[in-house]
Amino acid sequence: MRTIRIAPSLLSANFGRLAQAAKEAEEAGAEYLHFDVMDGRFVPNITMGPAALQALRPVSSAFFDVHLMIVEPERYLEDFRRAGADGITVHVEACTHLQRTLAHIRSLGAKAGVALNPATPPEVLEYVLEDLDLVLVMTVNPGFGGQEFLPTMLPKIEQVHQLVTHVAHPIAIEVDGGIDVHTAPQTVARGANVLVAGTAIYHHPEGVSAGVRALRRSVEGLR
Ligand SMILES: O=C(CO)[C@@H](O)[C@H](O)COP(=O)(O)O
Repeated sequence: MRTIRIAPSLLSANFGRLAQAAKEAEEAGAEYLHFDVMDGRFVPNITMGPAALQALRPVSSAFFDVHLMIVEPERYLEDFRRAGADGITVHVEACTHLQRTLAHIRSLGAKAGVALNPATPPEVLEYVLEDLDLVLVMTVNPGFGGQEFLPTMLPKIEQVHQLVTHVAHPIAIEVDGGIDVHTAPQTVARGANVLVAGTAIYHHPEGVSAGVRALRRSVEGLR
């Protein structure tokens, strides 16, 4: 039976009470906490840096899943690892030397991830599969929360699943963008096993806990 992990995206939380938002997600059973790091260059938005992780590390034992939407991500790997990152994901479109960057992440003792923008084909992963622990299939164009899920990404999730099943070590498939109780089951059916959700969790009308539970229930039969 596959394990499906939930990764609430703090981007949709109230930045004035991030610690509370992190605790609520963990208490609701979310295994991951997703940090969207944006630099105003790779994407048109600016969010948080290592200081946010450092502040939250003492209040959460969840897996800190850091999604770097920044140019030259290799310059900041140590900083994020030191601040408490358990996994660091870089965009293939932002890396000149992708294999070197992934090896660097692992050398720091963190899990190494690669994110693919919607227009990027999965074939770019072919020669770095041995260096990877996670593939993040963006199901919206990165930059903002609250966007609509792109159904054209469903066949890509399936393609990534086919690529990673032949690798000897486990590689997680994470999906991010417009993930809710309707879209999550479609992605899990194609092989996704880590669900990033901002709006569906932090803007759930009945609260964070209800948001996490609803998402988990939506994929239960599919494990
Ligand atoms: O990386 C990103 C956006 O670039 C995501 O993590 C979003 O923050 C997810 O938000 P929702 O689409 O779930 O509202």
